[in-house]
Order: sequence, then structure tokens, then C-alpha cells
Amino acid sequence: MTTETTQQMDERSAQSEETVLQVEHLTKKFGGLVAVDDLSFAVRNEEILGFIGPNGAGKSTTFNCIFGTYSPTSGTVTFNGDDVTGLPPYKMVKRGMARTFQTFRPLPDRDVLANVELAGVSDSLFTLSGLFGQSSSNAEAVCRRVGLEDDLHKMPSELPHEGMIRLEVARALATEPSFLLIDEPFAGLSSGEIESLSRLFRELRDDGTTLIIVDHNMRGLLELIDRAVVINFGSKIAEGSPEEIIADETVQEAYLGGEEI
Ligand SMILES: Nc1ncnc2c1ncn2[C@@H]1O[C@H](COP(=O)(O)OP(=O)(O)OP(=O)(O)O)[C@@H](O)[C@H]1O
Repeated sequence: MTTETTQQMDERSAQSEETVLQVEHLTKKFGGLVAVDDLSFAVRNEEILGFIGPNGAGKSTTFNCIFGTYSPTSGTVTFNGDDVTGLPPYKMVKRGMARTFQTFRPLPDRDVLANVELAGVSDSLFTLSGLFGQSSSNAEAVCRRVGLEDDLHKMPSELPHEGMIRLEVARALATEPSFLLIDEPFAGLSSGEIESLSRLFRELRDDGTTLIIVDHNMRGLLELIDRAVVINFGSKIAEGSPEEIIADETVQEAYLGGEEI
């Protein structure tokens, strides 16, 4: 039997402290279809992890199992050291996780500021925080944070596409998360817009937020992320730095047939 040295124990402890999200042997079946198949990966504190895979690979299903929208068929999700498998989304939000949606969901009849304000107010605090104007000043700060300071009183429909994405991010940030799941932020954006949004994600990371960014193609993503996990048919096919991912033959094969790396 080998005995662990103090140095090894310190290293192991430092590693586990670094891990904020651990997905282990996650499987999600829809009837006979295995959408996520025994998937394991970890997300480290204050990194931007790219979660990449072709269309239908199982990215949204994994995302939904982490955030509690779906209960996994089997496997576990550990967040900040606690087993959170199957906890509903509102409990995940209370624990510091937030997400954006690919399909925008702002309240169409409220302006930008009100949308962010309402996203950040928990039911029990609604009246109290409204009374003291607390939620409004927080919401304004969040809008400034994401670059919507000149659009506070615009209706969502008046925002350009990039503005809508920023509003989605602001609504997620209004809950003061330490961990942010971002779903396909770059679809339909120009290179300049991708660069500017990437700057925001980097700033959030540098301020202490951990991010997972999901996308089916890698345009814009590889310059932004610290590491990537690539999945196909519900299973992990590669994990590593952007350089390692680009050079990976299995990834290249998965992306043959029209998908862009
Ligand atoms: N609620 C559901 N019921 C049945 N099948 C589902 C459900 N959600 C997803 N699937 C199936 O699970 C598989 C993985 O889908 P998922 O949406 O997770 O992939 P994805 O990688 O997010 O794809 P995309 O990039 O197109 O969003 C697909 O075959 C999909 O049809």
C-alpha cells in the first residue's frame, strides 16, 4: 500500500478547492434515446470553460441537468462541495448559479432596467427592496456592468441582437451569481461584436465569476476560453487547452461534414 505524502495531500486539497462544479457519470435518457452518456468533467474556480459539441451532441441537456431543469437519469452534480443533483433551478440560483437562454425571455412590456430589476428580486424581498429602491440601484449597476447604461429605458424590442444578449447576461447577473452558464452567445454576431462580448466575459471572470460557455461551433470561442470540454453523442471526446482541442483528431473528425471548427 502506498502512503500519500504531505505534498500529495496538499496538492489534492488545492485541486479540490479549485473545483467549483463536478459532473460525474452523468446520464440522461429520453425514453430509449441516451442524450448524455456517462459524462464526467470539472469546472475550476474563476475559469472560462468552453462546452462544445456539434448540433444534437447533448450540450443543452447537460446544461439543463446541471441547472436543475432536468433530473439526471443517473450520475451526480456537485457544486461548491455540495451534492446538488436534481435540485430545482430556483435552489441553484440561491446557491449562486445563473444561466442565460438561447431564446431570449425578457418581459416585452417592461424596459431594460425593469427587466433586470425583476430578474434580481426574490419573491420574499420584492416589497421591501422595492420600497428602499435597492433593486433599482443594483439593476442600474448591473446594466452599466454589461454596457447597457444608455439603454435603460428602451424596450427589449428596441435593442439590437447584441443588446438582447447583453440583457440576457444582465438578467442572469442580477441574481449575483458566482457561476454563470452562457448558452450560445455568439450566434448571429459579427466578429467585432463577438470580440466586445468576449471582453465582458473576461472581465466577469477576472472579477471572480466562473463561466461555462456553450457553443456548437468554435468561432470566437477558442480565443476566449481557458479550457474546453468537447462532447459528441452525449460523451466527452476531448478536454484541454484551446491549442490541444484544435489539434485533437477526434474533434476534427466530429466536426467533418460542414461544421466549422
Ligand atoms: N426533452 C427532450 N425529449 C426528447 N429528446 C430530447 C429532449 N431534449 C433533447 N433531446 C434529444 O437529445 C439529444 C441531445 O439534444 P441537445 O439539445 O442536448 O443537444 P445540443 O448539443 O444542445 O444541440 P444544439 O447545439 O442543436 O442545441 C438530441 O438527439 C435531442 O433530439
